[in-house]
Amino acid sequence: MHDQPFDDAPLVVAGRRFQSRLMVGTGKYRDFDETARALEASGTEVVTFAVRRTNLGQNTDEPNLLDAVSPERYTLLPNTAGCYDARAAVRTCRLARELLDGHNLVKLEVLGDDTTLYPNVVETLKAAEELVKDGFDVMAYTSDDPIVALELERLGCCAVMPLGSLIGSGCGIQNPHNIRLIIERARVPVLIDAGIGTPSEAALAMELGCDAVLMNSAIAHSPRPIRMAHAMKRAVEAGRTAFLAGRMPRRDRAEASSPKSGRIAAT
Ligand SMILES: CC(=O)[C@@H](O)[C@H](O)COP(=O)(O)O
Repeated sequence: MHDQPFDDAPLVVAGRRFQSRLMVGTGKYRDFDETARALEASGTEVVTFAVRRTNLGQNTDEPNLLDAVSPERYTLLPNTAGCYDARAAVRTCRLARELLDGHNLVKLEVLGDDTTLYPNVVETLKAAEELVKDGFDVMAYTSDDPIVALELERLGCCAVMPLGSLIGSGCGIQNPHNIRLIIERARVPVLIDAGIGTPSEAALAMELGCDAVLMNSAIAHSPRPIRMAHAMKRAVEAGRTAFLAGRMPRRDRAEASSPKSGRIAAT
């Protein structure tokens, strides 16, 4: 019997089921029309945005993100970008819950400094604990440290999201070995979040066994974001299918591709 190449279980995060394994951010597009078209081309079902930098209708003079990104169509993932300590992150998640009528799925991101935007893991752990206690489903952006990732899971986070490399750097996955260690141990979904620059890097994340990928800059900073969003969709699907298929073993020596025995070889 032939394999069904696209037969796959849905991604499940905090009881929510998704067919797409690509989550996309809304920052840095030319306008909301371009954002909407890129999201469409990416096939994403989960859209993240920085609560502190996005108008969700509070300001009637500015375009409202929700007009371009319908909550009926997409699962919204408000994030705490711009927060540098646990207090600010918790306050930002509560604000999002209020603005979005009780919506409780959030992406926690507590940053260490302005130059690296590296996660401050001490403050991230503090905020995660408080948010979980307060009833939030917390997807946590973190470093690629396997111990920290497991601690976030232990605190009740519904997904861990190690960086591939610095946010907005487009440098790909700097430490695939650590990502593998996290995947081997975690029981909640593992997503690469940040640093993906090309479709091949997104495919690699999936080939490593990540459950999904979250990205923004690689699409928004491409000269042709809609095309790039489409390429990312296909790369994530290809990487996932390759992971499910399983790679060939690596060998130290060559092995002829065509059989040495059999009808054709014998003539
Ligand atoms: C949109 C968002 O949540 C970013 O903070 C995220 O980490 C994506 O990073 P890239 O822009 O490097 O894809």
